[in-house]
Amino acid sequence: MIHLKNVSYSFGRNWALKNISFDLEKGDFLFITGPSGAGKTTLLKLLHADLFPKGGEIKVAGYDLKKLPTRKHYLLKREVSIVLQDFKILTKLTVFENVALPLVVQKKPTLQIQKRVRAVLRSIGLYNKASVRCDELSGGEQQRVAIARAMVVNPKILLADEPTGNLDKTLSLHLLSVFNQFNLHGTTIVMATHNEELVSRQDRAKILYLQEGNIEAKNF
Ligand SMILES: Nc1ncnc2c1ncn2[C@@H]1O[C@H](COP(=O)(O)OP(=O)(O)OP(=O)(O)O)[C@@H](O)[C@H]1O
Repeated sequence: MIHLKNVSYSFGRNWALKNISFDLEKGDFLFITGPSGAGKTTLLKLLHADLFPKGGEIKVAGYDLKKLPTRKHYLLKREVSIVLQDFKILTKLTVFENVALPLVVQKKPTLQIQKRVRAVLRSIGLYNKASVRCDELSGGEQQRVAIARAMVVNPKILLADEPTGNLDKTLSLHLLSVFNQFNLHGTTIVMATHNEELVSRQDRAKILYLQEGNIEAKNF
């Protein structure tokens, strides 16, 4: 599902990632941990073809990202959803409208959209906020809207950058259980986090520990 071999990335002279290699299978759950500036976000952006490696091999969801032309990136992005720290939701729209957006863009039938959006909102605990405008939500609720919008297309892979950053302990654990449900239905999850408690609670997760752009440790 994900294959990286000797992947490196630099911002100018600053090597954010150096010779990163690992493989993930369908249905894996990976935590990327490590201190601030270790390269976690950069790695997620490479997996979503938002950045391009300076060296190495990178294959995601069956696509060789070094060979995939920009005009075909939409094919990858249909299969791989990303939620970054600045979760860009449209604050003037309602929760329902935000989450429905990717399906509207894909021109799915209205009834199918309504069914799928309601199911995702229910699973993430936002069902009763469906008609609320997003600028009336808390930061944690807005973050969950972004995650619901990423999941509504039923992606093969979900990439999430510090998704519990704005959530209290109870909501963080709830979100982890939501991710687990998606994962048990086959979505491969790659989650960057500083939250050591979440990492330690997840027995079956793979863990990649980054430091200064290197893999310092991994358990797989
Ligand atoms: N747009 C950018 N321009 C220049 N350097 C950058 C840029 N984005 C990141 N970097 C640098 O790349 C390195 C890795 O950054 P990255 O954001 O991937 O780390 P991170 O592990 O996600 O950090 P955090 O936990 O704080 O989010 C850091 O040294 C950072 O300063």
